[in-house]
Amino acid sequence: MRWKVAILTASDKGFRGEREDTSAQVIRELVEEEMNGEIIEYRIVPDEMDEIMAALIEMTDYYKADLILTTGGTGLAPRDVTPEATLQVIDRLAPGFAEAMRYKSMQKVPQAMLSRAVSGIRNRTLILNLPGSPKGVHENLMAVMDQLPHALSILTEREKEHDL
Ligand SMILES: Nc1ncnc2c1ncn2[C@@H]1O[C@H](COP(=O)(O)OP(=O)(O)OP(=O)(O)O)[C@@H](O)[C@H]1O
Ligand SMILES: Nc1nc2c(c(=O)[nH]1)N[C@H]1C(S)=C(S)[C@@H](COP(=O)(O)O)O[C@H]1N2
Repeated sequence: MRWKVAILTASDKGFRGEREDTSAQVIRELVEEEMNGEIIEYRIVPDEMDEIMAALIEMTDYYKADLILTTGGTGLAPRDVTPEATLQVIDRLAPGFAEAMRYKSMQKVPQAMLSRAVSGIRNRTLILNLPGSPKGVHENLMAVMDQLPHALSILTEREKEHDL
């Protein structure tokens, strides 16, 4: 059994069809190639709290994703609310992922401090916010990639089945 991963893009432009969602494609490639994951659900929503929250809840409670990777809506723009929506649905914080992402990213680009990304757990699902740009997605996801299989094993208590 492979890790079940869901992708949630929060982007007004993407939702309106004004820009191709290449960030989600970057996530898909990294999940499949770097962590033996399977994309079980993909959704694109506008930068709206209630829509982001509803998608996160469905991906956790109905689709039972092991990992949800969000992209977009982590910056300082007034409509960027992905971290707030994530905080509303998680039961427990797992701040180390967001800390590692910002720490490693700031060594590449100083603007990484503008990301307000959070990371936490809802039930047995780990939720990680990634920034919106494809480059930001790649750098942030790779910053935590080597710890993800171990983290998901502990969270899901399915270590043996995966045996990566
Ligand atoms: N889903 C995405 N796919 C491809 N590129 C993206 C995506 N989201 C963001 N980007 C790129 O990252 C840049 C900064 O992202 P930001 O979230 O500020 O986008 P935006 O265009 O201002 O707003 P929004 O995507 O919410 O409509 C964008 O100009 C765009 O080039
Ligand atoms: N590694 C990395 N992190 C990054 C970036 C990047 O290019 N590389 N872009 C930053 C920028 S410019 C912003 S505004 C924030 C938030 O992005 P978002 O609003 O698209 O979510 O992520 C930051 N994190």
